[in-house]
Amino acid sequence: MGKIEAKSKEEKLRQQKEAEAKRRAYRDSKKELRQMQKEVKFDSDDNPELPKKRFYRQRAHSNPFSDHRLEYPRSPETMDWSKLYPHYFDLETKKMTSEVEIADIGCGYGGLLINLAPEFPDKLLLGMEIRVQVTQYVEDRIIALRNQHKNEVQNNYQNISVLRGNAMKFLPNFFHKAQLSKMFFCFPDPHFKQRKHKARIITNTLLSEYAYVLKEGGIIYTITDVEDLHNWMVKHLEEHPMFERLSKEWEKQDKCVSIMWNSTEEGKKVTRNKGSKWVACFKRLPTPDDCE
Ligand SMILES: C[S@@+](CC[C@H](N)C(=O)[O-])C[C@H]1O[C@@H](n2cnc3c(N)ncnc32)[C@H](O)[C@@H]1O
Repeated sequence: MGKIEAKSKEEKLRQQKEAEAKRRAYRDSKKELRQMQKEVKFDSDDNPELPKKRFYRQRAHSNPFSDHRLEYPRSPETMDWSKLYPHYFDLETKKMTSEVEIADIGCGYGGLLINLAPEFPDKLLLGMEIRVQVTQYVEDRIIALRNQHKNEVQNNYQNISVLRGNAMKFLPNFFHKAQLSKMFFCFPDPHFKQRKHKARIITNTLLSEYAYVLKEGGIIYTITDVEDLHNWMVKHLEEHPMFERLSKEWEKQDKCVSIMWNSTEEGKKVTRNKGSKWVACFKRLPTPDDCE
């Protein structure tokens, strides 16, 4: 390697290190605030700005099979939801007044949650995301929104939260049978190569878990810009005995479909690039008597 080449490589490395140090310092400054504000029931007077996404960037893919040392409850009964939804914790009874009903699986930067929040003011919505820094960004975004809207009785973002988790491993640890009414799978990682298909978030085995946590009549929403992945998801859902596809007419009249189409960060990117989007929605069928 020539001297000039080595020097420019060194310089590039130095710049990369400097940028990472800057990002880390920004996230650390938010960390203290996050820990203080995440669990407060009564809002403070601070009015934090919305976090800046560029300080939370992380590799696009995370291996769902690796051991991420994730925290998860032994069972749904042992999960402490009061930290995520402090406004829904009754200090007298020491119980939650509501439970999560809507889940955004692989929520990314949280756009869908934030747009769904005012549409479902009496329901709790949860984003589950495997990447640490992306989860932290959503946490900081929600804290900022809660503070900015603290004087509003409704639409104050107290009904949305996020947790770091691997939806392919621990869903039944968080949700009891028939708890959810809606599950969203928006622009899931496509895992293009054949040998990686097993890492896709819709598989036969996982669908049985989703059917377990969904109520009868509950909905699975899927959207992607990868036609092959769309066909894969449709095929697996159609083959599964607990799901039935909803019609295009149904999709047209459902408000969540249009929110899902327009509000996720990945979906906005696809729109900007004039790409195509494929949607499929499925209803969770009643459990046959002999399986109860
Ligand atoms: C392509 S992004 C889409 C993000 C978001 N849904 C959107 O539409 O903007 C897929 C997201 O799913 C997350 N993810 C992948 N596998 C996951 C898993 N097993 N559990 C939770 N999140 C996962 C990734 O980290 C990533 O943020």
